[in-house]
Amino acid sequence: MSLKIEKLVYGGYGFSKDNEKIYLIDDGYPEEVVEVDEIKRKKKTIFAKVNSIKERSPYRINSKCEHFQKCGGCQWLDYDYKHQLTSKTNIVEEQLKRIGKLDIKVNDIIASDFVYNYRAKMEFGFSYNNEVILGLKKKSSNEIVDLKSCPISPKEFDELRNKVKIIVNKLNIQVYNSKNKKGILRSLVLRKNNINNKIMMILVTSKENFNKKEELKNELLKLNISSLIHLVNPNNKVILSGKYNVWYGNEFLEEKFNGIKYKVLPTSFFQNNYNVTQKMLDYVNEYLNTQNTNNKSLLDLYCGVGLFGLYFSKKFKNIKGIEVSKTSINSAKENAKLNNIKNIDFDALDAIKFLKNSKSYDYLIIDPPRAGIGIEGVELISRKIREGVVYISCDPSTFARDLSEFEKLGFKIKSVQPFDMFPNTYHIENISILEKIK
Ligand SMILES: C[S@@+](CC[C@H](N)C(=O)[O-])C[C@H]1O[C@@H](n2cnc3c(N)ncnc32)[C@H](O)[C@@H]1O
Repeated sequence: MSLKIEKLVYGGYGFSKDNEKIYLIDDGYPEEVVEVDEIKRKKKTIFAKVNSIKERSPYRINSKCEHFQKCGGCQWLDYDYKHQLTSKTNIVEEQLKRIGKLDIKVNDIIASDFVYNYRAKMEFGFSYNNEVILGLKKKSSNEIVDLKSCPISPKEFDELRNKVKIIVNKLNIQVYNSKNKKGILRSLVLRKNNINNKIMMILVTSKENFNKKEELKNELLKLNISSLIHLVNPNNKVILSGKYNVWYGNEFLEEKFNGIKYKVLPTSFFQNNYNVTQKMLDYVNEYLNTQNTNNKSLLDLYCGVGLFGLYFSKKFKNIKGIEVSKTSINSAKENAKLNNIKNIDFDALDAIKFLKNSKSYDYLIIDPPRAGIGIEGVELISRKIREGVVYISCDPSTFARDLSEFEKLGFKIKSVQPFDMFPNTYHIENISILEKIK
C-alpha cells in the first residue's frame, strides 16, 4: 500500500493517515509517497518502516555518514536542515496542543550554527564481532555499530576511537558481557571543552584490575589527549557512574561562558552543544533584563555544576542551587569559588524532596532530565515561587504536560522557544518563560 507522509511528529516519525489508521513511519519525510513494512501495532497506530520510496520528498538529501540508518545516533541526516528546523517548531506546537491542550504560538526554533561536529561529549560502547568493535547502538537495540566516523562528533573523536580499537585488539582485552557479567571493556567516553579544545578520555571498565591494565594505560597515554580517566562501573546502566582514577592530566575539563568558568568532573552533566548553550543563556538573559531582580532570590533546580545559577549570579541578591549528584554539587561549589561568586550556595538533594521542605524564592530556573518535574513538582513550585519561572526542557512531551499544569496552577506562559541543540536528530530543547499571575 502507498502512503503519503504529511509531516514529521514527535519521535522523528513520518506521519500518515489512512482511514482510521495512523501510520508512524521510520525514515520517511514530508510530501513523500512510500510503501512500508509494518513493525508493530498499538491500537489504531501502526509503526512502520519505509520499504520503497515512490515519490521522493523534495527535502530528502544525501546523508554524509556511511553508517546512517544502521547507527541509531542520528535520524535526520538525510533531511534538509532548514526543514529539520521547521519540523521541530511544528512538533513542539503539536505536542503542546495534543498533550498539554495548550494553543500556543511557538517561536521559530533557534538554529545551531554548526550542523556537524557539534557534540562536546560522546559515549561509545565496546562490543565483539570477530574482533573488539567500538561505536554507537543501533536504533531500538543494544547491538553496537562499529563506527569509522561520526559526522556529529568532533573530528578528533574519530581518530581516537579508531586508535583505541586497534590498541584493545592488539592487547586482546575482553569486552564486558552484560548477560554473563564477564569481561572488562564497557565504554569509551570522549569530552571536548570549549576554551582550548582539550579532550578528556574516560575508559569505563567493569573491574578495577585486569590483565594487561598497565600495558593498556601506557598505550592510551601515547594518544593526543589532555586527560585520561579510568572509571570502574561493574554493571550500572548509567555509564558515567562509579569510582574513577585519574591516569593522566586534570580530573576536570574547564569550560567558559561569557567569562564564567566551570570545572566539569568526568561523571557530571554538562550541555552538549556549546554554540546553542550560549544562545540559550542569551535568551534567559534577555528575559531577566526585563525584570527587576537585584533584590530578588533565584532557585536553580537541577543545577548540575552550576551553569545557570553562576552565569546569572550578578543579577540576583542570592541564589540556591539544587542537584542530586554529589559530584556535580562539589564542582558547583568549587566553581563558585573559582569565579569568586559569594551569593550562591548549593546542596546535593533530590529536587522534589528539597521543594517539600524549602522556603519560597522569587525566581526559578529549572532544567530537569527528560522525565520533567511532573505534576507533584509543579504543584510544589506553584506554592514556593513568587514571580517567574524559566523552564528548560529536553523532552517536548513532558514539557507539554508540565506547562499545562503550570497554567492550571496560576502561571501565564509568556513564551515557548525551541533550540536546536541536536541537529540531524529528532531531539528538541525548549525554554518556556512563565510568570505567576498576581
Ligand atoms: C538536564 S541536566 C541540567 C544540568 C544543568 N542545569 C546544566 O545546564 O548544566 C539535569 C540535571 O538534573 C540532575 N538530576 C537528575 N535527577 C535529579 C533529581 N531527582 N533531583 C535533582 N537533580 C536531579 C542530573 O544529575 C543533571 O545534572
